Amino acid sequence: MTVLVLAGTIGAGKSSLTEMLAEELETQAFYESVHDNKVLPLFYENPQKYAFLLQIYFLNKRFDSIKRALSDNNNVLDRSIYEDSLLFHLNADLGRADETEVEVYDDLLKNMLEEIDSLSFKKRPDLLIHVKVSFDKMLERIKKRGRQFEQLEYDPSLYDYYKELNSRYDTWFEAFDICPKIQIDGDKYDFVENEQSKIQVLQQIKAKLKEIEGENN
Ligand SMILES: Nc1ncnc2c1ncn2[C@@H]1O[C@H](COP(=O)(O)OP(=O)(O)OP(=O)(O)O)[C@@H](O)[C@H]1O
Ligand SMILES: Nc1nc(=O)c2ncn([C@H]3C[C@H](O)[C@@H](CO)O3)c2[nH]1
Repeated sequence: MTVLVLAGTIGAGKSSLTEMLAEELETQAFYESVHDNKVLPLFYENPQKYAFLLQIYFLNKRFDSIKRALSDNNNVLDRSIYEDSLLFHLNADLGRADETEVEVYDDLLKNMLEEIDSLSFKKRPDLLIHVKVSFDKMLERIKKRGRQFEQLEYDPSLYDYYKELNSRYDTWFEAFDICPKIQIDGDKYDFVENEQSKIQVLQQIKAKLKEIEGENN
């Protein structure tokens, strides 16, 4: 059983790489709830009002995916539950959640992570894959994908939000020690449109998985 989780800022390429990995490794892919997410557009419309609700929504959905993923054999998840705290605390620092909401959320997340530990013999993912992109690349990809509510034209204040989010990922990744990890350079490798880049990225990930397998035997 192999569980891979993707991590990275908005528009980094997590879903794209998830799809490629699932195909390559013949595993099931689990995607973050976006199209069927009723709260996400509300959050972008009014973050002050909906930050807490959105976070609870995502936490619940992720918990659901993890439960389904752990009952399956091999799988790839397009965003890790370990990033939830990063996203929520950024919003809390921006004054979009009060002290009590932060306390309740942190407690709930801790509880859920403990629950995941008791769900299956597989307690942690085998590998966390962080797709790292520069701030400029992040903006380019958000624009390219074109989800309306994420566009800077829709809300120019998103510029600062995106910038801060992207910079927090570096510290987050450095400190991450829950399972083995690898960083993929999403600026350098255009793995969506360039076949050679795609092959190189998949090779890096497969080599890391082999290395981990060697360490475990
Ligand atoms: N390495 C890449 N090279 C070229 N284009 C890319 C690359 N990665 C992603 N893209 C493009 O950037 C856009 C965002 O990618 P994707 O939806 O995979 O990001 P994501 O990390 O899943 O974002 P989110 O977390 O916001 O859902 C898409 O249009 C995708 O085709
Ligand atoms: N605030 C907040 N907390 C989360 O845990 C979270 N997870 C994802 N997202 C937003 C980013 C993309 O717009 C879109 C798709 O990733 O959803 C989040 N936003």
